[in-house]
Amino acid sequence: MEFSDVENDIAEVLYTEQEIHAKIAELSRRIEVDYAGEKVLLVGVLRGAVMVMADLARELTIPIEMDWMAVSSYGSGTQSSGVVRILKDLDTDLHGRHVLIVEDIIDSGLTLSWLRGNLESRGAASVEICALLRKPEAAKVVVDVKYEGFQIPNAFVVGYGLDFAEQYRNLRGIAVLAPHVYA
Ligand SMILES: O=P(O)(O)OC[C@H]1O[C@H](OP(=O)(O)OP(=O)(O)O)[C@H](O)[C@@H]1O
Ligand code: HPA
Ligand SMILES: [Mg+2]
Repeated sequence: MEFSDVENDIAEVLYTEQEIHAKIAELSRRIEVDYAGEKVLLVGVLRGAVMVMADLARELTIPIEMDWMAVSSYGSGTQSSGVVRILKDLDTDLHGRHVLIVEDIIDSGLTLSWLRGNLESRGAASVEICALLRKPEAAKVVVDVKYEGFQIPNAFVVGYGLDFAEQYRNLRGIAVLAPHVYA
């Protein structure tokens, strides 16, 4: 795919790389205060959260561990199927651990509400959520997010880890996908 094709596929840039990094720095300062004296386990949700995880982990100045889960509820479409599947489980025992789930986006909320319940049932000392984006108008279930980056309109977005049919994850900013791409 040529770069010019990517530009045509984008309706509007919502956040630039600089704006994203400033927000991640802001969230990191809060996380450092809240987890002072603890070793937090960051649980990244593959694949969308890869960029947020990489930047958040490097921005934090407290000791952290990282682990990853792969779950999927979207397949190749733009609507959540509502059925969450574990594609890859954690390697870490969660007993007594302070877990911070790191996500790119909360859309319907179905993925995270399921995931939080799943991780809590493994005996974690605490489970909190850090999500860069949230679409309040798209919520099908309420998810309590302690560290939230930006609230965005109910439009399909790509970039900074977010894909449409596995494309656009490597865009540095976050953009609204032009409807002609998926219509
Ligand atoms: O709030 P929800 O409606 O559940 O949607 C949010 C989830 O959907 C996307 O992941 P997806 O399942 O598409 O997999 P991916 O991370 O590999 O892109 C996104 O990365 C979140 O994990
Ligand atoms: O708006 C979105 N873009 C990409 N992936 C997503 N997964 C849930 N919502 C979205
Ligand atoms: Mg995801």
